[in-house]
Amino acid sequence: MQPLLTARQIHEGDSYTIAHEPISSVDLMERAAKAFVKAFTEHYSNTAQSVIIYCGTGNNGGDGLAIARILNEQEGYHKVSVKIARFSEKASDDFNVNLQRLRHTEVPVSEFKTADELGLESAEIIIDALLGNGLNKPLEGEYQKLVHQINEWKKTVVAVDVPTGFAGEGEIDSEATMIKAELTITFQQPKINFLLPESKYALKNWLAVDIGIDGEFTQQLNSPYQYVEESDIIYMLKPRERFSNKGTYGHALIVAGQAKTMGAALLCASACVQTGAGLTTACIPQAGLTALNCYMPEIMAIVREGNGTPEIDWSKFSTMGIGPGLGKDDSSLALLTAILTNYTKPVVVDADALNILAEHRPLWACVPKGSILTPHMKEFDRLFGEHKNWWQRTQTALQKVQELQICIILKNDYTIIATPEGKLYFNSTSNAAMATGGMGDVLTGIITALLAQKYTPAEACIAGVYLHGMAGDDLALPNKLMVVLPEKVTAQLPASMGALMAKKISGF
Ligand SMILES: NC(=O)C1=CN([C@@H]2O[C@H](COP(=O)(O)OP(=O)(O)OC[C@H]3O[C@@H](n4cnc5c(N)ncnc54)[C@H](OP(=O)(O)O)[C@@H]3O)[C@@H](O)[C@H]2O)[C@@H](O)CC1
Ligand SMILES: Nc1ncnc2c1ncn2[C@@H]1O[C@H](COP(=O)(O)OP(=O)(O)O)[C@@H](O)[C@H]1O
Ligand SMILES: [K+]
Repeated sequence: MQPLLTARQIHEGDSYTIAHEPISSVDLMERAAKAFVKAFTEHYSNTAQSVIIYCGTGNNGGDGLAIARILNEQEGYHKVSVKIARFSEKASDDFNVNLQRLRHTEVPVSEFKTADELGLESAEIIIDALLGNGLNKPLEGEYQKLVHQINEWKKTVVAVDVPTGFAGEGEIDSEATMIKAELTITFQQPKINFLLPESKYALKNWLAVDIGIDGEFTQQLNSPYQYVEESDIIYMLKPRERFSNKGTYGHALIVAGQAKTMGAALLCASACVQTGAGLTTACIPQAGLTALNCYMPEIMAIVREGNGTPEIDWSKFSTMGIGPGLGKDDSSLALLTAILTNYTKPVVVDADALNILAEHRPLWACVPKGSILTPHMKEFDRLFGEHKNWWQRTQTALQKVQELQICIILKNDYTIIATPEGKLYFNSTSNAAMATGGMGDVLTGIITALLAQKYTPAEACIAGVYLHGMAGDDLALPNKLMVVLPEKVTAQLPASMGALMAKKISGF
């Protein structure tokens, strides 16, 4: 896991590395500038392009000065120039050192004291090194004017570390002024807010470059925010053992579907089968039985007749996934109530089962400890009340998982998993081609299958969300697909899991 740090913790990490590597702070800045330049030249390789670097007078500006020197002297970008925003008397020591160094190069450097002094910008690419991680209040005055001006030029902007004006954590004010960057090359780790939807106004794309901040130190800061990486899933994944049989991998019950929404049940149950549950039974309406048998003969059925609640032998099942296409009528409420009051092991609650929970608060107390709720944003707000922004949702999720001793999967681009130990895990797989109806049903099937195979609830969430996104990526990215269907993601799961297992066996 990569810890995601707040601005203050990032600063502590920098200071610790400087003291204990040891490395001088100006050399760390040099390392950061080189890492930026390496990524920049890979993306904007035309050295004949004119590049202007707008620098503040803190360390972000210092980075900008070092980047200008390295681009010019080492990478052959001869049309690089620098403009320094002297909006304050203050300048950091490393900024001053790098300004002296830059004066020994051919790079033209000019300074301005007010945004009004600027004429039209002729450079093709703007590098934003005005303010970085040191932002301590919303932009106003000259900085605000300057950032508006840069945005109005509609040039290609590449931000150093963070777009100026963008806060790395906390609530993002939709009215705040910030640089709109085509690419943000950020140091060491994505900032927490890069992973929330509101960041799309400032960041089109981002990538993180390693600058050698002490990993042991940042781990022991014990951040509640973590970024899930492939190696974490490889570590968690359990092999299919010799002499194992279907009983080894659990029996999952998928409670889903109505006559008109049988597709949700089929997608969910088939994903459960493909993720390796030893046995999968689907509790479906009579009307869906033929469809189920034709769609996937591996799935067994418990049939719901009329509005009655079927007999279920609770002891037979390792876990249950409840909700996709289930509907919210009285019979669905009765069935959910029967499950939650009779079954004591962790279950996965999704879709209509979440909507029923939202409308029947007394049922919450019956949800087995360790269960997993998988709401998308609207379902989340139905459960826990309206939220003005995603930062607020993350904080509510953290509070609710501890209060209810459950896990919450808040579905999104970077899906967020909250666990009862008070951690938030941001997933790093999945893509916009997966934004099609039924994709969440597949996720529920995957997570149910992992619970059946004795993954802990937290592991089932973290690995399930990762594998779901990975299967979508494995299909969409190499084949440049605009759209990926849930059924295809399901079919891809064994191969994607197998690829990770092969890496595990070969020691990565
Ligand atoms: N050795 C290291 O630590 C490394 C650091 N690195 C780099 O350093 C960057 C962080 O640098 P930093 O801490 O100097 O902060 P930075 O973003 O340049 O701005 C600070 C200045 O801005 C001011 N200010 C703040 N908000 C404001 C506002 N709204 N409107 C106006 N002014 C505002 C604030 O002034 P104050 O309010 O305190 O008077 C302060 O003087 C980081 O992003 C990375 O690029 C890398 O080189 C790796 C090694
Ligand atoms: N733009 C996107 N980028 C990445 N993943 C996405 C995107 N849109 C949707 N997804 C994923 O697809 C799934 C959609 O779930 P959900 O909204 O519950 O779908 P449904 O209810 O139609 O089954 C979630 O796992 C989500 O993370
Ligand atoms: K910046």
